[in-house]
Amino acid sequence: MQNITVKGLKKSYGSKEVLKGLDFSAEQGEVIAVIGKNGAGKSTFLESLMMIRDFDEGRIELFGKDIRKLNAKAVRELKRDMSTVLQPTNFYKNLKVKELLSLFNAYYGKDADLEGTIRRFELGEHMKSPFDKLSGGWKQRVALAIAFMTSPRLVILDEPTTGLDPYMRDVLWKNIIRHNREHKGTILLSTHYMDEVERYCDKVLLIHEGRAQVFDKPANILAASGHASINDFYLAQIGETEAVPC
Ligand SMILES: Nc1ncnc2c1ncn2[C@@H]1O[C@H](COP(=O)(O)OP(=O)(O)OP(=O)(O)O)[C@@H](O)[C@H]1O
Repeated sequence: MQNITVKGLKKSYGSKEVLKGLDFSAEQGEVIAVIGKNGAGKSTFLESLMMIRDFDEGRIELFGKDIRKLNAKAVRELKRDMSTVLQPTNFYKNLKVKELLSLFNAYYGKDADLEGTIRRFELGEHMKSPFDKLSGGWKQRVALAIAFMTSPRLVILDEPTTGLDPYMRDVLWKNIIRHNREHKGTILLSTHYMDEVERYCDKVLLIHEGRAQVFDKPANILAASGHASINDFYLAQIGETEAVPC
């Protein structure tokens, strides 16, 4: 089943055309990375899917529903099936991790699985730590746990592992993959780490010049392009259309 279908998505900021007709689809159970250089439009694309950024032209269907044709109640219902990582800086700084999780647990009500979340994301050792005193990696781990607390059908993450050391990135990815395997959701995330794309993602979307320049499985991309790594492939793709300044 297709959880996301995007056709001809266009978005400009003033005279700057960022998305020029982007096509995309995502199946249930897939983990998909969105890559592209700084300013390519990754966040714009993800925010359009999250229904927090308006777009100019094209169509977005989530779980088979055209998001432009929904009334307010239907949008609310749809959003219950979706989740994203909140910016850790927005959290109540003085709360302990345990209190923060309980707060979201109460907010989500019967949809939430507090105990399961603590277990899956192995949060036990820091339950009594103030959120504000955690390292960046642990803050992100707690933020991800909250995003997955209700077992949403669609999770959208904007650079979830940026700034984290390789070990913490691996821990977070294992959590993401395990959760998705158990719940068969769709996870869509942007990243600048090409090793993550190759290692953990089912598919990769390369946004370049406002369009989906490539959308395929990492193994297929490597086989078709002959590159040794997704990083080499990415550099070749971006480099081919851009002159290097002298
Ligand atoms: N609200 C806005 N108003 C004007 N321009 C914007 C706005 N949001 C984004 N842009 C511009 O649109 C382009 C795409 O931005 P976007 O954040 O979607 O790219 P990105 O691929 O996520 O970049 P990065 O990898 O640097 O996070 C950029 O040139 C950015 O400056």
